[in-house]
Amino acid sequence: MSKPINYYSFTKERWREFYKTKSVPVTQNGLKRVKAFNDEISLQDVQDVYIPLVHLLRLRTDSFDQWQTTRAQFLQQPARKIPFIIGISGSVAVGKSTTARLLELLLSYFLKDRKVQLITTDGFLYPTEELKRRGILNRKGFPESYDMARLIYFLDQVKDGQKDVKAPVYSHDVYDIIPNRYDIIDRPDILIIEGINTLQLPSNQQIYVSDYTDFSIYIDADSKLIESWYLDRFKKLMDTAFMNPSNYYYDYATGDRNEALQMAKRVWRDIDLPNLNDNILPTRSRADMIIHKSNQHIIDELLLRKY
Ligand SMILES: Nc1ncnc2c1ncn2[C@@H]1O[C@H](COP(=O)(O)OP(=O)(O)OP(=O)(O)O)[C@@H](O)[C@H]1O
Ligand SMILES: CC(C)(CO)[C@@H](O)C(=O)NCCC(=O)O
Repeated sequence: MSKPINYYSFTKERWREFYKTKSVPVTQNGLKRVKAFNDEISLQDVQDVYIPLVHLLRLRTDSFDQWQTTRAQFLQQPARKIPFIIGISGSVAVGKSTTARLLELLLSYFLKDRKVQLITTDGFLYPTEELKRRGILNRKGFPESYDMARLIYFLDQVKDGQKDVKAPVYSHDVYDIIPNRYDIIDRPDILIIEGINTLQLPSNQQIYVSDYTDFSIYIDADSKLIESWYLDRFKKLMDTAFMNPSNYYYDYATGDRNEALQMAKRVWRDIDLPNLNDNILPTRSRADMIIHKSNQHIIDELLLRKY
């Protein structure tokens, strides 16, 4: 990757020296829960990369909490809990939700006294009907396809410490928002928010998602490799989730396989790749940390923002 300035760059070998543990304290069984569909997370990467990262995050949350207390004292206000928000960004199919679930598991495991919750920005996509009304059905995932004002209002309520904050839910099965279904975020200590737009600066907003995140991670990989992960996932889903008659892709799954694969390639070429190049990759240099992956999702480089 072309090196963004302003970052420390570490090989995995160097990074793992910062926090060494003798064994992986999470069982294979435990990991199964966090794997996205048919995923093969490298246990070695968990040990070498994610466990040190979780310990760095522990230090960050401690100093964040201290600062909240100090500020409340200065302002002569009662101390109150303010959730620490971790944003995870990157291309479609780069592994954001897998990383987010792994971090959720490891943070809950190592920071036992902290309540960790996870949300995806998919729920803040406009429903299909609204995308059609705006003439942007083929722009799903592009900045204009999200109700960013609603997402920011949601984050504001979470930061404000409100109880039972509702987040709308998107279903990949029906390829649309599910009406009247919500995820409930209830005063977590740590909220992980995962989505392609967590680092974006939409031109019509004055406040950005990143104003609410306290640590941001960009998952990076070569776009050719991400395309292969996108297609691999599509092939696996063709044999499983897409076989459900209510699935959006059911007709493809039961029809000509080659035609379905050609369609998936077109979606990547015409929607997800241009979105990566035009709207997602340009936000990479705003992340606090960049995790770079190579073949088989194995991490080969870590960049940590200096200032
Ligand atoms: N660390 C990993 N090790 C092995 N496979 C992985 C890893 N992370 C992701 N994958 C695989 O790559 C594919 C994409 O991952 P995932 O669904 O997490 O991506 P995503 O960025 O959340 O995608 P989307 O934006 O479409 O929701 C999946 O098939 C997943 O199993
Ligand atoms: C929901 C998003 C936008 C992001 O997760 C993505 O998975 C998506 O549906 N993109 C649209 C094109 C496609 O189906 O890949």
